[in-house]
Amino acid sequence: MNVLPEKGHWAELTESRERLITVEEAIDVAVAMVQPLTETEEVALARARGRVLARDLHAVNAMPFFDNSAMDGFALMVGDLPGQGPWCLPVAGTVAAGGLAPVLEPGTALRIFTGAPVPAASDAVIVQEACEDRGDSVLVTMRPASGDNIRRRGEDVAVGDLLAAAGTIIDARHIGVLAGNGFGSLPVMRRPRIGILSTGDELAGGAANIHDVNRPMLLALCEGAGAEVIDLGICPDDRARMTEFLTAEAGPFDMILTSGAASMGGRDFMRPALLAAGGAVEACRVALKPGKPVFFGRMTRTLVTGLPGNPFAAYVGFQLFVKRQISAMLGVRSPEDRIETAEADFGWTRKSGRREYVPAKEIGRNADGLPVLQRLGHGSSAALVPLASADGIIVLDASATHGARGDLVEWMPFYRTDVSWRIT
Ligand SMILES: Nc1nc2c(c(=O)[nH]1)N[C@H]1C(S)=C(S)[C@@H](COP(=O)(O)OP(=O)(O)OC[C@H]3O[C@@H](n4cnc5c(N)ncnc54)[C@H](O)[C@@H]3O)O[C@H]1N2
Ligand code: MOO
Repeated sequence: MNVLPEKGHWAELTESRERLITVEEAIDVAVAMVQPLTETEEVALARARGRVLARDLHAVNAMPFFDNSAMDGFALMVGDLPGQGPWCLPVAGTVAAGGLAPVLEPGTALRIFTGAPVPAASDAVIVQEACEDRGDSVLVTMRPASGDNIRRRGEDVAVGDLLAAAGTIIDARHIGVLAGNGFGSLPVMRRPRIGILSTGDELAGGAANIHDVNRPMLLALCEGAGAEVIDLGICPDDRARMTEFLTAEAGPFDMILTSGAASMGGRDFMRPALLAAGGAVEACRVALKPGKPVFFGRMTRTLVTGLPGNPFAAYVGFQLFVKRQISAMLGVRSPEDRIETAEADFGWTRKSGRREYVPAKEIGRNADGLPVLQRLGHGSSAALVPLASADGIIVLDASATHGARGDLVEWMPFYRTDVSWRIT
């Protein structure tokens, strides 16, 4: 972990010396700028998926709630089966799930169904396949062991046991456990409020128009990462309009996430507009491809994170920086990028200096069982189609200048929702 220099120093350093900061330095700055949220709210259990639990939740009920049968069969007392069997016991009644357990008289059995309460006196349930059901009586051919097929009250969870710790990202498993314990709602952290703004005259309607890619993509990415998203529309390439916008709109948001106008051109006004609006830029320009022009700023308590306009660059910037800023706001540990090893089915040469992210497809496995990867696209940060058809992303080290077919590369496979037990 880097020790951060004083506020504003990174921006000075990166602007004045034309130095690009490393991806790790950029992550450290981006995350260190975040003030974790403190407000909490209560949400219905059914709406809690993906939310961050605000405090430890302890069991208010023992689980199972009461001694119950794990099988359909007969509840009896093992002591009523002396010597060698078979034994014939009168069946004194039936107990089903949802019913109250009748008293079990010595020398008798009760027909019992799965989940039904086991009578206090019974110490075993014998599964019906191991008996001959004669209606008013049952012929037991095998002596069960004491405790067979009885799920005891509290054997899974005792009252007061921890069911889910503060900071847990609630998924379907927690919803199930908490529902089973009788919870109807949960205390969760408020979601970070993120306003998402695109920039560019080419998006706002005109002769040389393109469709806005980044805004819908970033809305989806931020929402998926646990934020409450607000669509702030499109701002034209006009420094005064951008300044006005930030001055007027930033207040209610935890973060304004912009894309475009982040670079060095005569119309890249996002950083100057932020400064003119009274904000600060704490770091910018990262040794990253795509995504170099990203910047990290703030207007008082609102973070202003500026992603590049090229859509693949905006995507990478989100995954590396914004996702971690959202986690930090929610007080959860930043997700680690899980890097694996794979074999390249392609050769490459490139300029050193920036870590590069390259979409790739798995086309098979090598003799060691490692994925063999085909590179997709031709390295354009404007193209999203390669990413959308990729199985993951190759990470090329900033210092790497060339590689040959058969070389091992670092690889971040996407989670495949079609084949895996994704936790949602
Ligand atoms: N002289 C320099 N030029 C550029 C540099 C540089 O360092 N010096 N950096 C290049 C890099 S790297 C990138 S990445 C781009 C990013 O530039 P900006 O963030 O300033 O973005 P724009 O110039 O506004 O747009 C770039 C590109 O992306 C398209 N775009 C923008 N917003 C959207 C959107 N919402 N949906 C779809 N496409 C969008 C825009 O039309 C441009 O084609 O700068 C290089 N230049
Ligand atoms: O860094 Mo830019 O994002 O390559 O195109």
